[in-house]
Amino acid sequence: MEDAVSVRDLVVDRGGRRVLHGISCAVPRGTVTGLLGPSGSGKTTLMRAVVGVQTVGGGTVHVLGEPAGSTGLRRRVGYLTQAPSVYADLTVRENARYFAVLQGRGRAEADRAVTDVGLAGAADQLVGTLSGGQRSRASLACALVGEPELVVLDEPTVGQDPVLRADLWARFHAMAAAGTTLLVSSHVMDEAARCDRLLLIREGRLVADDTPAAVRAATGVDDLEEAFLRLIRGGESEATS
Ligand SMILES: Nc1ncnc2c1ncn2[C@@H]1O[C@H](COP(=O)(O)OP(=O)(O)OP(=O)(O)O)[C@@H](O)[C@H]1O
Repeated sequence: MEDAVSVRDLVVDRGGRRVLHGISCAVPRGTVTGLLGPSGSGKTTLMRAVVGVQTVGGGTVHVLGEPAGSTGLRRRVGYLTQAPSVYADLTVRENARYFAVLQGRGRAEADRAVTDVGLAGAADQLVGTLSGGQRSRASLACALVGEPELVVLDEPTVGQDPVLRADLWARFHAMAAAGTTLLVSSHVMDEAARCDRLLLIREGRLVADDTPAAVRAATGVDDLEEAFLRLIRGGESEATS
């Protein structure tokens, strides 16, 4: 089956500097694919290119069989940015219902999205009064409410406690099992182990595009954080030799 996302030779310049240097990768359908890498390595930029809001300097990005950013993809792709995108003067439920309407969905889907992110108990609370972690989950509910085929989540678990993080990852896998494709960025290496596939990016270049098991096998270490350090250091010594 065709991949949900197919990126070929993607080049992006931001602020007069090259931040993606010809990246090629794919996100298979129905998987949770993790996008990991150090701060500033280009994760958000790659996600922006996938959702079609990033000016690109070269290469191609195809999403669900169409060029990224096509009008036809508007309801088929959900995007959670790092900055919560919800209205502070509406309640959690009102926000979810508003975004549901934009996606052609109803109240039942809105309420389910709120429950799915663990906010049923705060559904009638104004978003402006929520904690940071709750606000980010309210934003996640709004990104998921339209049940998009591809979900792009920029650090969705930041600020969440371990129990909520585990719940959210279980939710992501349930969505993937039902056919949704998820591209999820994270700084937290223990989350890498929860992904079906991993894209490791460093300084705008792809260092690994594989399963966690293959990354472990290639590096000879079990701990993915250590494995990533080896891949990165291996890349550095190649670059200087
Ligand atoms: N609006 C912008 N203008 C100029 N440069 C930018 C802009 N946004 C990001 N950059 C630069 O592009 C590079 C990649 O940034 P990006 O946000 O994609 O990294 P990231 O891996 O998502 O980082 P983080 O994990 O800290 O969110 C960085 O060097 C950053 O400084």
